[in-house]
Amino acid sequence: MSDYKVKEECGIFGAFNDPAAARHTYYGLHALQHRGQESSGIVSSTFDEQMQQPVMPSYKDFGLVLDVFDDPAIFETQLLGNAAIGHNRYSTSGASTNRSNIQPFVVHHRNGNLGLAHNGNLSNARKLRDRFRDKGTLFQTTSDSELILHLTSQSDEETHFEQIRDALSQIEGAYSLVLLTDDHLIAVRDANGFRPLALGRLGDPDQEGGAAYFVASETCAFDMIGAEYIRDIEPGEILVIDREGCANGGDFDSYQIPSKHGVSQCVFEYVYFSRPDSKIFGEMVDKVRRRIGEELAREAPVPEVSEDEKTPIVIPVPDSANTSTLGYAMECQKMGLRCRFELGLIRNHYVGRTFIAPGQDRREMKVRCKFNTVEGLLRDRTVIVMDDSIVRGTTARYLVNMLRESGAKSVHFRVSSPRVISPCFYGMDFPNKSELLANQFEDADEIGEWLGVDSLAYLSVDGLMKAVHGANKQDHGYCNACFTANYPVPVDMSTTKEENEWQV
Ligand SMILES: O=P(O)(O)OC[C@H]1O[C@H](OP(=O)(O)OP(=O)(O)O)[C@H](O)[C@@H]1O
Ligand SMILES: NC(=O)CC[C@H](N)C(=O)O
Ligand code: SF4
Ligand SMILES: [Mg+2]
Repeated sequence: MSDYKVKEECGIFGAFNDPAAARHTYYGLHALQHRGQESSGIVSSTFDEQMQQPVMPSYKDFGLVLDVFDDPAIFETQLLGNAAIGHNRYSTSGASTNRSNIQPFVVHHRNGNLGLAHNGNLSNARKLRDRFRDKGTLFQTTSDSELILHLTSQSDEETHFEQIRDALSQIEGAYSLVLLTDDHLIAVRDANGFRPLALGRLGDPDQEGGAAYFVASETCAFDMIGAEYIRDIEPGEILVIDREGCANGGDFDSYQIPSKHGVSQCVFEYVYFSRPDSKIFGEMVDKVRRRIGEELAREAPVPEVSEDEKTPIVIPVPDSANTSTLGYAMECQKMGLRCRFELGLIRNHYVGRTFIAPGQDRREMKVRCKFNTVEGLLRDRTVIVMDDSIVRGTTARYLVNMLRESGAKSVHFRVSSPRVISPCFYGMDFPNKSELLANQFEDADEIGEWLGVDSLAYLSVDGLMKAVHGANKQDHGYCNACFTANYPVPVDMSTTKEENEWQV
């Protein structure tokens, strides 16, 4: 059994009409670090006086944002200009170890320079790639995102913008994009709106030349640089940010990609991926996540214990379950049930991704390095431990064992999402169907037995959707295919992340 689990996706950021474009992009990427930790990069747009032409310098590497951009000179001598885009990657198409897949991509073609950063996954990538390969196209990467560049450069349309639009009309699946041309920052969300993308502003829109404008996967990136959130890029919207629009108080051209399958925003963003301090799909993640916890409390409350027993404690698996567990515990209390929210598991924030534990079982050691128990709290208690999701069960199984070793009287597991039964093909990196814990057992009782818990309860699909719609009043649809196997856009289940890697 490998230690492969669900990973986040990608974080994208764009800055325009901003003298500190690359530096702000760096800060924005830092705030979006949770969305991608394999590699990071920034491309800026500037005019090269010596060459007398616009250029797009880029800087990217494997690793975390703080490590990739560890030299301030990068911003003073290389990433110059008033516009920039950035990307944190978690791979879904093309190997994570293949350097050529690190985004943003930048190319030069007949209409100038073009930079691209993509969050999502194209569901017709294989078909498009086969078509290009048969025409003799030379691929520079093994990623799906590169196809958008080929579609643009080979388009029969005349203007750069029309070529991009033509390319967008041919791709399917999930894509939130920031595209940088020599004169524009273009923000795009696919018509289903799978991935979030928001527009922000810094400075006075009435000042000469207008304010600086930003685009980010999550609004926590705006907070980091003191920018204000204006609105979401709408599902299917192509927003063209240019100097004229900046000077006119943010009056930008906006176009619509025709919708074939309706709107299906990723519900897992609310369950796990996005930060609680972000607003996505028009609502604060904190609010939605609390509501999800409350719904679970109504479906599967804390067990009642006898009067003479110590108060049961409700503890989150930190940090991603903190918010939903708060909602759960408070709702249980409201229902008159005796329980208290506690921090019974403490997380070490300095666990490196490549932790080496010689002579120990690697997976167990990884969980032990990440979490420890607060023994005094747990001894002789009824413990309700809550996580946002169970994917392979690795985390849950080891944590249950640790809680028992710390003297918990009984351990009850609560999961603030339904059973994960099917992989994601829209920009999240999931294990195979057969590797998902829920597919290895008949029902929750059997899973509970394997985990070694006294009781186990997942939130129902209906409960999840009720909580999300209750907290976010906007009338948008959601994707929940990883819990239901109902895919809103047809997918090819046989595709694999590394199918295009070169054999050497
Ligand atoms: O059943 P599993 O395969 O163990 O996967 C489920 C776990 O994975 C995620 O956490 P993860 O450790 O990836 O990251 P986090 O620290 O951001 O919660 C999720 O929050 C669960 O805790
Ligand atoms: N997780 C993502 O959004 C990944 C983007 C793109 N499909 C890649 O693999 O690079
Ligand atoms: S399959 Fe799951 S993770 Fe993927 S877009 Fe749908 S809800 Fe989100
Ligand atoms: Mg977790």
